[in-house]
Amino acid sequence: MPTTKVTIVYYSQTGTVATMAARLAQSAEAQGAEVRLRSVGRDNDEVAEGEPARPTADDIVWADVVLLGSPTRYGNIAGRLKVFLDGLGAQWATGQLADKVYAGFTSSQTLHGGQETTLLALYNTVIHFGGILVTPGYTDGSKFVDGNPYGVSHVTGAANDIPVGDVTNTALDHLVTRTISISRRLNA
Ligand SMILES: Cc1cc2nc3c(=O)[nH]c(=O)nc-3n(C[C@H](O)[C@H](O)[C@H](O)COP(=O)(O)O)c2cc1C
Repeated sequence: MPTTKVTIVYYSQTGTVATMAARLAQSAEAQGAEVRLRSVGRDNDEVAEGEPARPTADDIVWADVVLLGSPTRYGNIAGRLKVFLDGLGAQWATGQLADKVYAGFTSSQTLHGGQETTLLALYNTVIHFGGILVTPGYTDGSKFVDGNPYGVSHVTGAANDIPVGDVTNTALDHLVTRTISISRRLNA
């Protein structure tokens, strides 16, 4: 069976979504996938030391599985991730973004501050791509613990300082397992 190719693209300002993205990458590699981890950057175009490279259109075209992450921004995705997605018009128009597995992950300060709406907003774009949206649903007992069937999410709290812990990591690992498994079945 060919190696599953996983691209993870995220925006993160204070590091939470970056931590989640790194866990996804580690988990996917542990499952034998080839991984491209990409950051759209914070507020400037300089890649900081230790930060993953900026994404290109080829990173999405190349992938079997695309995992997209953004903190909640007023219940929506961050502008810089949207700008990257908006730059994929040529690949969209030629069908190169279709027929891949997509899923999303997010972080917010408050529990009801827009995690579901952020993921649904993200998925509007996936639908236009003709992507195959693979949400976690409640397909594993752990989903009744983290409680988000739309994707994976983490709450950082009023001081924005609650670290990503076991519950979120388990949910991230499950998302990787599920998306890779579905992709392998699609490509069998
Ligand atoms: C402009 C802006 C808008 C935000 N909007 C929301 C929001 O609607 N709901 C919420 O709970 N948190 C909101 N937050 C907080 C972030 O989503 C939260 O701190 C997130 O965990 C940060 O992720 P990061 O560490 O990856 O940057 C907002 C933060 C900023 C700067």
